[in-house]
Amino acid sequence: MMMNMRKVTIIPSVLARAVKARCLAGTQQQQRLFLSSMDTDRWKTEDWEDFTKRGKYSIQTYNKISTKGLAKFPQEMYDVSPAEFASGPAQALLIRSHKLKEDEVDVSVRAIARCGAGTNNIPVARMTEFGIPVFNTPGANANAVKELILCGLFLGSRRITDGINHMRDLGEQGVARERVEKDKAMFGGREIKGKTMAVIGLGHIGALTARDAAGLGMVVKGYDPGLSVQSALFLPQGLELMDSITSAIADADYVSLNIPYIKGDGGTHGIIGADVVRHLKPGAVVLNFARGELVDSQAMKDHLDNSDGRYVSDFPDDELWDHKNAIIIPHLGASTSEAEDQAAAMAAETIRDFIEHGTIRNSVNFPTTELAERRDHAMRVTVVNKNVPGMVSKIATAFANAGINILQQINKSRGDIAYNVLDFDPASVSDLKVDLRDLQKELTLLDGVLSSRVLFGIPGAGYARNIDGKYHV
Ligand SMILES: NC(=O)C1=CN([C@@H]2O[C@H](COP(=O)(O)OP(=O)(O)OC[C@H]3O[C@@H](n4cnc5c(N)ncnc54)[C@H](O)[C@@H]3O)[C@@H](O)[C@H]2O)C=CC1
Ligand SMILES: O=C(O)C(=O)COP(=O)(O)O
Repeated sequence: MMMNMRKVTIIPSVLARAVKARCLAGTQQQQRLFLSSMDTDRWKTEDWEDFTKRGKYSIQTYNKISTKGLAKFPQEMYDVSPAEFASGPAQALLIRSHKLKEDEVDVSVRAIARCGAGTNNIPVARMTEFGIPVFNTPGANANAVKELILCGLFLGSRRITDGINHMRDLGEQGVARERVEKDKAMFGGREIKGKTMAVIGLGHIGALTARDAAGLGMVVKGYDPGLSVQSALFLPQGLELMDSITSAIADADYVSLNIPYIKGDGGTHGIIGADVVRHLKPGAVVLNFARGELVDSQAMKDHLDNSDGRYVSDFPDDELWDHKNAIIIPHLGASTSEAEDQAAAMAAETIRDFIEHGTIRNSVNFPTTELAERRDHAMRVTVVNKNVPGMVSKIATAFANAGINILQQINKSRGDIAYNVLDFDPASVSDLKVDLRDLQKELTLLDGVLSSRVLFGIPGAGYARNIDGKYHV
């Protein structure tokens, strides 16, 4: 496909608006504690030899995760196993579409990575309350999804699936050859070139889709109130950015939904409801390779009943699965070996960076944070706290009171959560005979702190949580 990238029509205010904030609301309740075998007994300065030894982290997987991706975890440092076969507590969970329940998140869990884009199968707001970062793999499976969207575009334009089914019937009756030319009149279609495509959500998948739609000779419109600069630069020439879903779809022959599913107030549940659907052109084809819950099934059924429109999706729908104008396939958007490898590899690298260095990137609930490399023998501590005033000074004071000099530190916040990474030189404390367990306890039980972690020595040691004022290690 030939692309011309000269100019994009962008409404400036659209670029300025931030991506919708994640809902962090909700009250903290007692989390079920399944296993609390992590111990900090060895985190004392006199146990230096012990806590500089390397142990193993446990990574547990849900769903089938690409072995190429899992190979990113070196065997000498990580035990990786499916959750159902795991023998002990996990430090990190790797999942795809498994609907993660709160009680599957042991008190030992420090991080959760979704090998994919959508995190609506993870109770993210609760994880934020527990101080657990949730990661995803932006863009890793975008090309795979875009290719399936293009497939949906073609399937929605020509009666291909009906034709295949018809040929099977004819074949079974032994009349395929005889009827094939005569019956083709039943399956006429239309061409894509020159038609209008509305792309709702211009992130990794939407931008790729918009670009290829333009390459197919389509007129492309888009809507995304949180359009990133990165995506904006990728959009095809002449793409017209609209200021609402309804204005984007009004003239569209095809609509591609590429937005996240977010429950609750201000979320996207049923965002394609009757009020939107009534603005669709009668023959409009809706491509939903984002999430089934975005579309109100009854409203879509009305559209399909009353027009020659089509609904093509890789999400199940109890109302639409057998509708003559619906093409519903299994959730296959990201099911290519390339996407599975890339997503798992990105998730593994993200988890390793977090576990081994405290670095946060690609998190959907924590701030992007990276402290410069830890000096030899420096100890690194991370602290997760509620984003309220005075926390940085409280944390610094705890170190100062112990006579410990901080070598470097960073503090970042996002929504209701703040994250600190601090390095200090343990040599500075050995003379003082400071029991670092006491320091960690003091840090962790500071009002507003949710958890703390020591990134040094025996993996798993030095992880502590403040659960409703009680200390859990
Ligand atoms: N069918 C499948 O197998 C797959 C489905 N997906 C779905 O596709 C969604 C999008 O994936 P990516 O493009 O990788 O994510 P992304 O985060 O790169 O892009 C999402 C875009 O949607 C925009 N957006 C959010 N709410 C919106 C709204 N109400 N109206 C218009 N735009 C809105 C955001 O500003 C962002 O630019 C995922 O959240 C997931 O639900 C993703 C991968 C595989
Ligand atoms: O990445 C996403 O959001 C997806 O929907 C892909 O899901 P999967 O990893 O194939 O279960």
